[in-house]
Amino acid sequence: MAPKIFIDGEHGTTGLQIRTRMAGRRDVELLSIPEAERRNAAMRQDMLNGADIAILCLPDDASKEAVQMVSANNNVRVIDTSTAFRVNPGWAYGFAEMDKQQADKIAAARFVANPGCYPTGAIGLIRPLRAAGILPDGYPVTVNAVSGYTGGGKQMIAQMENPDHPDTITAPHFLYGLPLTHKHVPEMTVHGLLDRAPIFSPSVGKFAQGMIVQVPLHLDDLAEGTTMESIHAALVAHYAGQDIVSVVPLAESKTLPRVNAVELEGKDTMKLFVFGTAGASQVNLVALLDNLGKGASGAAVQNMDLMLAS
Ligand SMILES: NC(=O)C1=CN([C@@H]2O[C@H](COP(=O)(O)OP(=O)(O)OC[C@H]3O[C@@H](n4cnc5c(N)ncnc54)[C@H](OP(=O)(O)O)[C@@H]3O)[C@@H](O)[C@H]2O)C=CC1
Ligand SMILES: CC(=O)N[C@@H](CCC(=O)OP(=O)(O)O)C(=O)O
Repeated sequence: MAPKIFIDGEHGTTGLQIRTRMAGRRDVELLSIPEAERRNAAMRQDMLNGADIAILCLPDDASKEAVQMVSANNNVRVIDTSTAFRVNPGWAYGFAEMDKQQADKIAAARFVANPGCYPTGAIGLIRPLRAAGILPDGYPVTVNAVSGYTGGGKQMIAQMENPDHPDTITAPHFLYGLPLTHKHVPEMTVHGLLDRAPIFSPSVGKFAQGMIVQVPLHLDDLAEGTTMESIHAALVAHYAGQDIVSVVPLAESKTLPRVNAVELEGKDTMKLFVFGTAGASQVNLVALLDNLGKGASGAAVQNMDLMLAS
């Protein structure tokens, strides 16, 4: 019998994209709630408890409530796409490429916390350098990023696309998270293996899907002898042997006049770049992804497949 999958929040932005990715699959059976009943707690409870894997695509509070609904039922495994459990030690963090053991941890877990979109880029750049001893304790890391507006879910999509929305947003590009307390900072710190919280400055552009995450670094403040080439080599070594996160060759990055935020729209991969000038004292590390691909729905389906294979 095919394993049963229930996407709680299937009519929202992340849930819909997971459904699209699962369309046509015969190896799983999708349990579904009509859109009009999406907040019907009794129906959700039934569906959640009838699933082999429940994928939660809900706001944090609703995710916590859903986990409560299945907590006594060991037959149900959970992938949560919200921020609620990402630094909870009882949950496996769903970034399979972040180190060599992570895919196995996800495969064996009952509870998997899907990473945030910005943290996927930031951790993807930072963690290998911490693990290799290149980025020292105390380094003042900054993370600057731009996301497509679907990152803000149904509400922001309406604000960006509907000029008659009462809180319509007309800016083509805006900064937010200005108090520097964004909910992704704890996750970047813990899974980035940082001893000091990064300064995180997110922004949104007038495009639906896509994301650039930047981590600029001063080479003089890294481990002695670190160069642009040695940082690149550490990233290449870290991501060897898999095909989702790729490190763009230095020879190719050198020729690029710009990075296009929407280049990976609709894809579930992530590209990492090391920019700078050979022999100079600064580098800019850049991650390029789709906020709804490797940043959310694509990663959730990847994690589901790892769990189903175990
Ligand atoms: N969008 C993105 O790029 C990313 C999103 N995420 C996370 O994924 C989760 C879902 O986000 P997203 O898809 O963007 O959000 P959306 O607002 O687009 O969708 C959320 C869905 O959940 C439903 N919902 C809300 N509250 C409840 C409830 N109490 N019971 C049942 N259903 C409920 C909503 O219904 P209704 O229409 O009635 O509000 C809606 O269908 C969030 O935790 C978000 O932080 C993570 C990574 C990236
Ligand atoms: C553009 C935008 O608003 N983005 C969202 C993050 C999207 C995401 O990654 O969701 P999680 O918080 O569940 O990780 C934000 O900054 O809150």
